[in-house]
Amino acid sequence: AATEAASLRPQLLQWGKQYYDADAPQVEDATYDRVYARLVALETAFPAIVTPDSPTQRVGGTTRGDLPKVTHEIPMLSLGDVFSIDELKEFDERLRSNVDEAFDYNCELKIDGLAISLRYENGEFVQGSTRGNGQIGEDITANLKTIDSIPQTLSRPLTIDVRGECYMPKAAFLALNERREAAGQAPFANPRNAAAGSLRQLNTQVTADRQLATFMYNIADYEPLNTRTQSGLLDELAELGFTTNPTYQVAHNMTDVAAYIDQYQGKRADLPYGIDGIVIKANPLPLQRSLGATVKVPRWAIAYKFPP
Ligand SMILES: COc1nc2nc(N)nc(N)c2nc1C
Repeated sequence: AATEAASLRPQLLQWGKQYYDADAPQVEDATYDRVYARLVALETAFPAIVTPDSPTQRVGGTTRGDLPKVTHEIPMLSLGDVFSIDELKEFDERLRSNVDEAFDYNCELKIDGLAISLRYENGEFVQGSTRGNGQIGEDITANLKTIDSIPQTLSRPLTIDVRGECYMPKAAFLALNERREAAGQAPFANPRNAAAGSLRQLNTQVTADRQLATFMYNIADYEPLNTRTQSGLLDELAELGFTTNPTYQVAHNMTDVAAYIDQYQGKRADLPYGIDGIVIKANPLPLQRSLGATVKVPRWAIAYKFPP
C-alpha cells in the first residue's frame, strides 16, 4: 500500500500543477478524480503511510506563485452539483422543508469560465481577483482592466464586491487556437482553460489580445443594493454598468425549472459562450443571507450539470 501510494503522489502532484498552475490539464478530470480517490482510500486504510506533501493534505486549488495574493473578505464559494432532475427535486424538497416561507427560484445559465471578484470603492474599480481556494485568490486587476465589459466607474458611487464569471466566447476561442496552431503552439483544450490561461497572465498585453468577456451574477454583501431578489440583483448590476446574462428566468416550482433546463439544453450548442449546466438560486436575497453557506457552497443554490 505504501509503495502504491508513493507511486500515485508524484503523478497527482504533477497533474495538479498542470491543472492549477498551467491551466492546461493533461488528463480528464475523471481520471484525476479516480486516482486521487485511490490514494485517499489507501491513506485512509493505512494512516501511517500519509506524507505531509501528499496531495490529499492540500486545500483545493493552488494559486499561481508569481501573481500577488488577495484575501477575500467574504469567501468566494463554489457550487454544489447535481446530475439529474431527481437529485434537483431532492435539493428542492430539502430546502423547502427547512424554510417556512414560500419562495421562487431564479434560474441562470452556468457559465463555463472562471470566477472573478471585482472590488469597487465609491464607484471606482480598485481591485480584481480570481477565486483561488475561496479564501485567497490572485490579484489580476491590471488584466481585468483590459476587458471592455468591466466598468471602471459605476453609475452609483457604491463600495461593493461583485462576483461573476470571466469567459472566452466560442468564436474567440476558435480563432485563438487557430493562431496558436499556426504558430506551432499547443491549442487550449477548451474555452475555460483558455480564459484561465489568458487571465492569470503576468503580461497584461496578452490578456488584452484575448477578447475575454464577463457575466456578473452575485454580490458579496447585499446591503448597498435596493433590490430584494436575485433576479432584481441582475437587473441592478446591469444598471450599475455590469454585463449580466439576460437568459435568467424566475421559476415558481421544479416544473418550471425542468422546462428551463430543457430549453437551454437544446440551445446549448447555439450559444456564443460555453455553459456546463444551469444554476438555480433561491430568489429572495434575505433568504439567501439567512440560509448562508457551508464551508464551500451556498445552501440556497445548486448547479445542475448537463451530461458531458
Ligand atoms: C453563487 O455562486 C455561483 N453562481 C453562479 N451563477 C451562474 N449563473 N454561473 C456560475 N458559474 C456561478 N458560479 C457560482 C460559484
